[in-house]
Amino acid sequence: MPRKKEVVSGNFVKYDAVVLGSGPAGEGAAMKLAKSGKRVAIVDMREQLGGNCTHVGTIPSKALRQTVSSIIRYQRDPMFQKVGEWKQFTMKQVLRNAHKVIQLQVDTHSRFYDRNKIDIYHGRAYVQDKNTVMVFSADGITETLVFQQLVIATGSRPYRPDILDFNHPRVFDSDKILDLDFSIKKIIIYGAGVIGCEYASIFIGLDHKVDLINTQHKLLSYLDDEISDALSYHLREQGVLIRHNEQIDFLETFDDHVVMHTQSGKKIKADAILWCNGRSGNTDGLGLENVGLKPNSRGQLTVNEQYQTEVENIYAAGDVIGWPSLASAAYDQGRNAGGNMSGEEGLKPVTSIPTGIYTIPEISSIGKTEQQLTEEKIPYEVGQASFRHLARAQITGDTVGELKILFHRDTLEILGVHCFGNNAAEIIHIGQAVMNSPNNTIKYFVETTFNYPTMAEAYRVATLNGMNRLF
Ligand SMILES: Cc1cc2nc3c(=O)[nH]c(=O)nc-3n(C[C@H](O)[C@H](O)[C@H](O)COP(=O)(O)OP(=O)(O)OC[C@H]3O[C@@H](n4cnc5c(N)ncnc54)[C@H](O)[C@@H]3O)c2cc1C
Ligand SMILES: NC(=O)c1ccc[n+]([C@@H]2O[C@H](COP(=O)([O-])OP(=O)(O)OC[C@H]3O[C@@H](n4cnc5c(N)ncnc54)[C@H](O)[C@@H]3O)[C@@H](O)[C@H]2O)c1
Repeated sequence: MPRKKEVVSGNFVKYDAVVLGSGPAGEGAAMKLAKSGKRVAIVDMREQLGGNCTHVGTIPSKALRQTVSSIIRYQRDPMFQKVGEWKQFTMKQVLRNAHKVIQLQVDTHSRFYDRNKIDIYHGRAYVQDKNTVMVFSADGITETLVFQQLVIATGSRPYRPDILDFNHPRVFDSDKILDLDFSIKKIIIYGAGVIGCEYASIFIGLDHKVDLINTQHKLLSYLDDEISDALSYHLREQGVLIRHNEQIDFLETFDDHVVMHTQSGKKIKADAILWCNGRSGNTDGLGLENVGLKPNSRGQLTVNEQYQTEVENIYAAGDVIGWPSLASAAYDQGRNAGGNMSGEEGLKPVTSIPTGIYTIPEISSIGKTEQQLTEEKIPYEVGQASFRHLARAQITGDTVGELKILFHRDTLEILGVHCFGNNAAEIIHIGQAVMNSPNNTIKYFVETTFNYPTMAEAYRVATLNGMNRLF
């Protein structure tokens, strides 16, 4: 519903704060600013709110992954196998569910703006000076917004190297793959970061052949070694061909296939290539030179601990500031920026962030890895619980997985929790809550009664396993 705007003179509208981008960072900032009594506007060049997170990033990829998981679950359950026949699903079919979820998310989030009386402008924002933004809408209308404070939360987009022609129908990035409308049997996924690994799980789950090309020596090397090894093992077991330490030399494109040549002299043929190697911050064309802000070579902005840029009244949050480039962190960064802009004191920047990787099996972790603790010479012990021994996992059939707790052998303080297997991203939060409490000790898991049967039982099993190692 359009709201009455305060037109100051001529054609411009005045706000306390303007937020550029309606992804999680922009939303977090806008809501916080509005709740603090400020008159706020949000600008997004998409026709719908929600940012890349809702339209091309987190939400569609997770909805896709959920559908693929359901297909796998259905396939492996002998009871259902008798009822229906296994049939191959195309990407287009599984995308239907994702589109439904996107719309539900857009509706939910649009209501938040409405309820908080935040004005919405759809169009490309251009920063004219440190108090003015122009908004160019798709239908040719230009609005001028005058503000006291600005939040840049314009997010990121897939990095597109010059050597690839992304206009070719068989060359995809993680945005374009959501429009795949023809059948493929084999795909090359180039880049084995989080996006590459998640899409490898999706395509192998849909019974495609997958070549996952990793430019590094192992998958997601920042993870605990055991978890990274488990991911490699399970992806390979499902049929993904992982090639480590490879770099693209060039790509040949044909009407019905592509051939990738690697710098090591290999030739890999597939029906399509999905490029998942890196993202760039959305700062080009934003007019930042008009206020003296210079993004780095990846289009990212530098901020201080208050999420303030070098220009006093301009803040930035989310993917546009780089690490960790997660929706989870982006929302909190935005909220934090909004709090600082409203004069709240004592806010701490967002630093303790769990990892949640929605591969099959799912991966999640918080705190330090075994490699880090060993390097830091911290005397830790390990407690492990394998999912296959848990009643709940046996009931659901999700027996692939493990929970590993790393704790200080003298103080029993939890130093890290690492998990792979179904619902790992939820399970981790139990460990995170205890780690963040003033009484951080693994004893919590043996002194507290949990529901049974649950996956939370893994914490008790892992703790007892670890305590038995102490002497
Ligand atoms: C495939 C994929 C899967 C992911 N999965 C996860 C996950 O499971 N968990 C997780 O935590 N994170 C995940 N992420 C990362 C997550 O999506 C991002 O961290 C998050 O979207 C960043 O939010 P943001 O608010 O910074 O910006 P974005 O969500 O990128 O939104 C920015 C908005 O700004 C708009 N904009 C840009 N320039 C302008 C301009 N000049 N004028 C007006 N509007 C503009 C854009 O159109 C966009 O709508 C995933 C990302 C991808 C690509
Ligand atoms: N489940 C999740 O949490 C989840 C899922 C998907 C994506 N994400 C987020 O999305 C981001 C992107 O993931 P990804 O897998 O594409 O890549 P990545 O960030 O892991 O990077 C892959 C490679 O590309 C390089 N690179 C990155 N940006 C570049 C640029 N602009 N130019 C040149 N090289 C560049 C990196 O150095 C790296 O070698 C990650 O930061 C991740 O946190 C998170």
